[in-house]
Amino acid sequence: MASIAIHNNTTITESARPLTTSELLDGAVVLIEPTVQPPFGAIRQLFDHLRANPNDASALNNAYPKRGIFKSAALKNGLSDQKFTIDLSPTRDSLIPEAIRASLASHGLDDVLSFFNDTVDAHVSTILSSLSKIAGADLSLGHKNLNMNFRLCDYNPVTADPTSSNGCGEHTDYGTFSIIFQDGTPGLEVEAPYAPGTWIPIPGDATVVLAGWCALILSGGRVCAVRHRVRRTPGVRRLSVVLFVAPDLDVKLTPMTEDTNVSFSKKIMGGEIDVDWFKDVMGKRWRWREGNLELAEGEDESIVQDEEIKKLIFGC
Ligand SMILES: O=C(O)CCC(=O)C(=O)O
Ligand SMILES: [Fe+2]
Repeated sequence: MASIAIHNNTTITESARPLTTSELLDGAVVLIEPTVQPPFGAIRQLFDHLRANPNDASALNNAYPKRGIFKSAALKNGLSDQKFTIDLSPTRDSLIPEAIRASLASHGLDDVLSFFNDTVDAHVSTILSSLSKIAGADLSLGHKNLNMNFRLCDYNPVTADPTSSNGCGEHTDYGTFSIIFQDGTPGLEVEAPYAPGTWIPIPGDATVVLAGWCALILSGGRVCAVRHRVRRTPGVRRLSVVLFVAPDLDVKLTPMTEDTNVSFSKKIMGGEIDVDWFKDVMGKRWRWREGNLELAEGEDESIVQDEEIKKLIFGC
């Protein structure tokens, strides 16, 4: 695996020449060579099967009625992210009744679940220890229960708005880090940390590690949380897989280091926010962007997720 260098102590000085892509992305994105390739054939088959067999999709969603597993809001909502997702986790996986698991096994589910298990074994602790070096603190201490989510994404051309280029709106993941695997189709873009508003396309065959808000906080700002989005090319299907790793739910979101690189809000410095609460707050905006949640009356749709979170974390 390439060495990880997610840090934000680079200062890009003004220069006459335009910055190169690697300078713009310095410290934001790490490419890895995955030991196991995602089973994209099985993933495509699973999405196609669930779309063609609504009874199987309902049975799967009933295993986790709180939020569902197969999300297809984009079929009806042209303003939300134009994608379908299958959201799994060790907890959700354990809730799927044996009969449903058996009926979906040969439609791709088995291959998908074994890919996730292999990926966790191969990469999670290595990435955590690389991030710990940058953070100057042992992040594994807050990651004992492996709080993980596995997501399959289908940026399918057939949605409520087939012309939309919005595959996944700009956002920063909430957790410690995410590994994004892609099927070769471009679309993923990362915002240059030192040039806000500059979006850099990531090659479609790259596997990338991006850090999230929890890593930024726990590392006292030494690890940079990376904003990203997915642009859709109308008519082109894109599949991706994301493994999200977050701290344990009872971890207090406060810097683990004595000194910090950035100044945090009183709530963060006072250890008033735990991962469980933070995930809940972030998840709400997230599900709204993805079309899976209606906002209650009075909740302002215009506030973008990251702005709200920045206020909470940095206090301004
Ligand atoms: O599909 C991708 O490449 C990225 C998806 C993503 O960023 C997410 O689901 O949080
Ligand atoms: Fe993301």
